[in-house]
Amino acid sequence: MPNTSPVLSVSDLCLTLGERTIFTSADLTVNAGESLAILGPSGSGKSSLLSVILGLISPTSGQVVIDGTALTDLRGDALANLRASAVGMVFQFGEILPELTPAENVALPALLNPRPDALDPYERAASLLETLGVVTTAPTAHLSGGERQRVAVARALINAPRLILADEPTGALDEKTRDQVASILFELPVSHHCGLLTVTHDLNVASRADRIVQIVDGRLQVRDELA
Ligand SMILES: Nc1ncnc2c1ncn2[C@@H]1O[C@H](COP(=O)(O)OP(=O)(O)OP(=O)(O)O)[C@@H](O)[C@H]1O
Repeated sequence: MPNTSPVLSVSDLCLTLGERTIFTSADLTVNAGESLAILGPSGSGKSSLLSVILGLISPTSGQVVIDGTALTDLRGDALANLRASAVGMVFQFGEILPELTPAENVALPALLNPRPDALDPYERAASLLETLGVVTTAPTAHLSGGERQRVAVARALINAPRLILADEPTGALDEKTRDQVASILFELPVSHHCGLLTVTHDLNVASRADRIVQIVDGRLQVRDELA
């Protein structure tokens, strides 16, 4: 019987930045094996919500629990360790380092967060890149947008996180490549038994998620259909 316990629980979260209330009383849960898409217009607070879930900004009130640990109670090294071991992040433009090879980019989080029980980071990186169909011999600077996003997905997976967060992961891609990268992303909850939370403007991408939540006037609302 698969473990479908929450890998992310957000409860009664409020965030005020300056004079502005970005969101209030926000609740959401992502279980292992499940995907959730967050939709919302520009400026509605999607990236701010991800920043709170990553522990990059502190909420005004409320709690974020990742894989059973209250991230909002942690500071310093304890926060960084939870983020490094339990969360993988995919950004809109990949944010991979052109000076490093694809395998070095993917191995980097494992080299920075070594686990004595794990395989060699470079072996794991090569295996992930092969699975995701990236030619590891090509210089990073020569990779296409879709290949860069595959490298970014492999890097997000290197520490076997319980939760993958993605901020507009297909926003910089053409339609065909978007669909390929979206397919890879939305297979992850099942293939890697993690939770996936993705922020997107794109209804095509959101429609692949198990559940869709929309930010409307600072509130999270479940969206049942994509009319
Ligand atoms: N430090 C800050 N002080 C005040 N307001 C801020 C601060 N940081 C962000 N904001 C505001 O918070 C709001 C939400 O920003 P956020 O980037 O989370 O939106 P978003 O939904 O991700 O937008 P987009 O889709 O355009 O990326 C914006 O109106 C932004 O101007």
